[in-house]
Amino acid sequence: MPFGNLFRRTWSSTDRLDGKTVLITGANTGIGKETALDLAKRGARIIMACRDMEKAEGALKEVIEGSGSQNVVIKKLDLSDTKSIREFAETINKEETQLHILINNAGVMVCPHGKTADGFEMQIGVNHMGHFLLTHLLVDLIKRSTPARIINVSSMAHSWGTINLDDINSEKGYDKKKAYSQSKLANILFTRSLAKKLQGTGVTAYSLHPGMVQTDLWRHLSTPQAAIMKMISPFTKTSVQGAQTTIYCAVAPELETESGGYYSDCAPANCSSSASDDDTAQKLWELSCRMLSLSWD
Ligand SMILES: NC(=O)C1=CN([C@@H]2O[C@H](COP(=O)(O)OP(=O)(O)OC[C@H]3O[C@@H](n4cnc5c(N)ncnc54)[C@H](OP(=O)(O)O)[C@@H]3O)[C@@H](O)[C@H]2O)C=CC1
Ligand SMILES: CC1=C(/C=C/C(C)=C/C=C/C(C)=C/C=O)C(C)(C)CCC1
Repeated sequence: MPFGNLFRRTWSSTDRLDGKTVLITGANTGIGKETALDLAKRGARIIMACRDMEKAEGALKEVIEGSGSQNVVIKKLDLSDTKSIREFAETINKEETQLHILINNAGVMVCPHGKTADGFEMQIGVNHMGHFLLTHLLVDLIKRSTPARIINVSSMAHSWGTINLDDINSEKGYDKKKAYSQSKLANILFTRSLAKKLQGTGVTAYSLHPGMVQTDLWRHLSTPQAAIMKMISPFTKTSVQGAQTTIYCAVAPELETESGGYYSDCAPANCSSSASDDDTAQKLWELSCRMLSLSWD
């Protein structure tokens, strides 16, 4: 048994999601795929939003076979392109009558410098801006599906980051770790703002750290870093274990009256002081709206 199991909390519940529709970004692998499988077993309709349809087909097969549910679909979504996000959201708004749980899970970590189709630095662009736009485009459907939840998969890496409001795209110098941490801090600040703005609507919002999980997220590590990662692997989580806090935020009945919080190991957790800064949260919201040419109060 990996040593990690000794200090890790897992969550067991038999709560069902029959009649609920769940949308998960980055659902073809890792935490997203395990989340899809678990929630399909609970009876939910699952929309797996993936950028690579070939990988998505394989994951769809696994989720259908593993859950025994046929109520699972794949849809194309590339979060590094606002055109793709808008087309995807248009399809969802047209085809779905309700959306009860949105799980903003997709992410990219410490990649070489790159830009999205709209010129955003890749990590802030995919991890924050893409999900900000997606949530904006789906929020009316979510509001018509209450009680409903929005879940943003963040990371403990948020605590090593700051929001650089004057240079959110790291144009003055790209540090891949800082850019990742900034994007994960943005996930928590976005969640806090969402919770405030959605107060009284029946839509609640949560952010979380899944743990250190053995997934493709680590694909950009150097060879020596990957070797160290392998050495510490007994202390890390499997994808199934890494999905537990997301599943908890999606399902736990006791969270229905909570909103805006940050979770880890299936329990409320402390985030950094920067992640509790409502002034920065509001400024990030306004900057995101400006950069995406949105009006969203
Ligand atoms: N693993 C860990 O230790 C930790 C993970 N997290 C967070 O958990 C979340 C899930 O990560 P994890 O499962 O580990 O990583 P994976 O790399 O296994 O999964 C990430 C998913 O995001 C997708 N994705 C990446 N870029 C885009 C894009 N432009 N458009 C659409 N989808 C995209 C990937 O697609 P594709 O397969 O095509 O690349 C993949 O499906 C992330 O938000 C990550 O930051 C947080 C803390 C620790
Ligand atoms: C110190 C050190 C490592 C550990 C990094 C850690 C602990 C990263 C945690 C990142 C998280 C939590 C990211 C998810 O969002 C490596 C890269 C393995 C090898 C090089 C030296």
